[in-house]
Amino acid sequence: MNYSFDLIVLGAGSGGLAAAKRAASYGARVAIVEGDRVGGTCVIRGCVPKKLLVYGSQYGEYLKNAPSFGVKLTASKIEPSILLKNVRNEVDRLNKLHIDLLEKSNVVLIKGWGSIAGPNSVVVKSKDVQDQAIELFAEKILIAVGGRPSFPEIPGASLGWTSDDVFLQEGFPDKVVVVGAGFIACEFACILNGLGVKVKQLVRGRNLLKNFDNEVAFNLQQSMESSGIEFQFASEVNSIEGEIGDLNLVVNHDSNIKSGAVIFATGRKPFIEGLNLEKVDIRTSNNRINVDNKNSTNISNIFAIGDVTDKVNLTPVAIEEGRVFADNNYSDKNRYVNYEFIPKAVFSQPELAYVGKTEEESKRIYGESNIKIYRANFKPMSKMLVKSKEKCFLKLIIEKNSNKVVGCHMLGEHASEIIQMAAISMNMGATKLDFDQTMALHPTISEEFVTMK
Ligand SMILES: Cc1cc2nc3c(=O)[nH]c(=O)nc-3n(C[C@H](O)[C@H](O)[C@H](O)COP(=O)(O)OP(=O)(O)OC[C@H]3O[C@@H](n4cnc5c(N)ncnc54)[C@H](O)[C@@H]3O)c2cc1C
Ligand SMILES: NC(=O)c1ccc[n+]([C@@H]2O[C@H](COP(=O)([O-])OP(=O)(O)OC[C@H]3O[C@@H](n4cnc5c(N)ncnc54)[C@H](O)[C@@H]3O)[C@@H](O)[C@H]2O)c1
Repeated sequence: MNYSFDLIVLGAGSGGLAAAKRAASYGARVAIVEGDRVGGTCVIRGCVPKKLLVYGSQYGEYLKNAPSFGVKLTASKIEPSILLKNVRNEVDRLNKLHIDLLEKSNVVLIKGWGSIAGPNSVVVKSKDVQDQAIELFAEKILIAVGGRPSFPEIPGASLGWTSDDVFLQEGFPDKVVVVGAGFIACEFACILNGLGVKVKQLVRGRNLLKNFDNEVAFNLQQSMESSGIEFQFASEVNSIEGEIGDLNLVVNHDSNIKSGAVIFATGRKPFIEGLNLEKVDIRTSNNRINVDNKNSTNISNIFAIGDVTDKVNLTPVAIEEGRVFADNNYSDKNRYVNYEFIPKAVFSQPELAYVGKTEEESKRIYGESNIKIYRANFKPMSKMLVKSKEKCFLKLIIEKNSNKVVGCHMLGEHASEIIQMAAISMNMGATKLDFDQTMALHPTISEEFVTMK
């Protein structure tokens, strides 16, 4: 094998795969190094299996409500083990698909953990040849190694699961504590609740989803509570003892919670351990690799993209950073990533999604007297025939001088699909008048966005 390439990519996740295939499409000779499974966080233990679990966990609610719609059920039973197995089978299929796509794109896959050996070289502990290290050489190196879950250093922390572990289970205990208030905590609390697990969410602060619009996040909290999730705010776990199925959590040094399992959804950290960045003095801060607006590190031929740079840790952002890197370095294009109007969704039940600014940010940036806020709060039609306190909440934030929509928020079914469309219009500079002059589509939830007075 020839170990010389134009580009070595470290990490075959969302960003690395996109960059490698795009660079190879321009004729670059590309190697991609992966220590785990091709596909990375999103495909193997993130977005994809998570969303499949979300779909699966919604059936309990459908079954519960079915009689109100005239569906007579004689018996039904939720079997998480079957759902988990089917999800893992789908992940296996996608993993193989991504390996095939690399081959079709003429990208050489090297299996093993890579580390920097010099400005133009990477050493890989090969998985194919045991304990044998191979050295690869390239003009450019792209670091796309993603992140890993991080959890508090407390006695018994290893008894806790992270989101990675959830996908590997055969089933779940009757009671689970979810620690955290971010994306993963809210999504996994809803998934488990939907699968019939009694969920308690332990939150260190006083709100869910710190960087989201507070009012929208509070509406989500109320909907989650009404679906059976219990919240305990201002609470920190100090230690865990026992064994899975029978854990005892000491909380706030003065109380105990019994739980079958605990999931730490307490954030993620860039995964730079073992990369040997010191070898060429690649600059980092707070564990993240520092990059400029073209994703170059302080070493001019070494670049970094995706979660390892800890900018906006989302799959579409990592993919776009990868493609922009490849366009800039292997074609005559000169592009930048557009970080404005990145839509975000929490796949909770109901979904929460938004694009643009929160009310808190808008007040800070424009001043309270320079913004106008429109709201709609109602019970969705899909819940009219059933007993449910689930809410729909829509919110538009307008900057008065320009009349531009600067924030569009939604809590409710299909929020993520709707906000994706709102992101297009806001990226084009839509004003409140543009929204008002758009004909409504009835009866929908999103028609409220064009009829808000
Ligand atoms: C539970 C969960 C749910 C998520 N849901 C969503 C969602 O719904 N929507 C969304 O947009 N984002 C979601 N994300 C975030 C998204 O998965 C990440 O932002 C995205 O995967 C980052 O891509 P990346 O290329 O930077 O890194 P990754 O996808 O993490 O890929 C990095 C790869 O590098 C490999 N690697 C690491 N070190 C080395 C090394 N030294 N040598 C070789 N290989 C190495 C890793 O094994 C991994 O395969 C979710 C994340 C999690 C954890
Ligand atoms: N739907 C999506 O797009 C999606 C889904 C999952 C993850 N992600 C990405 O992955 C990233 C990581 O997700 P996440 O939910 O782990 O992180 P997060 O940063 O969204 O939330 C971490 C939470 O843990 C809390 N926390 C931190 N340390 C704690 C401690 N010691 N004790 C108690 N609570 C503690 C924080 O206050 C916060 O509420 C997200 O920021 C997001 O970029 C995206």
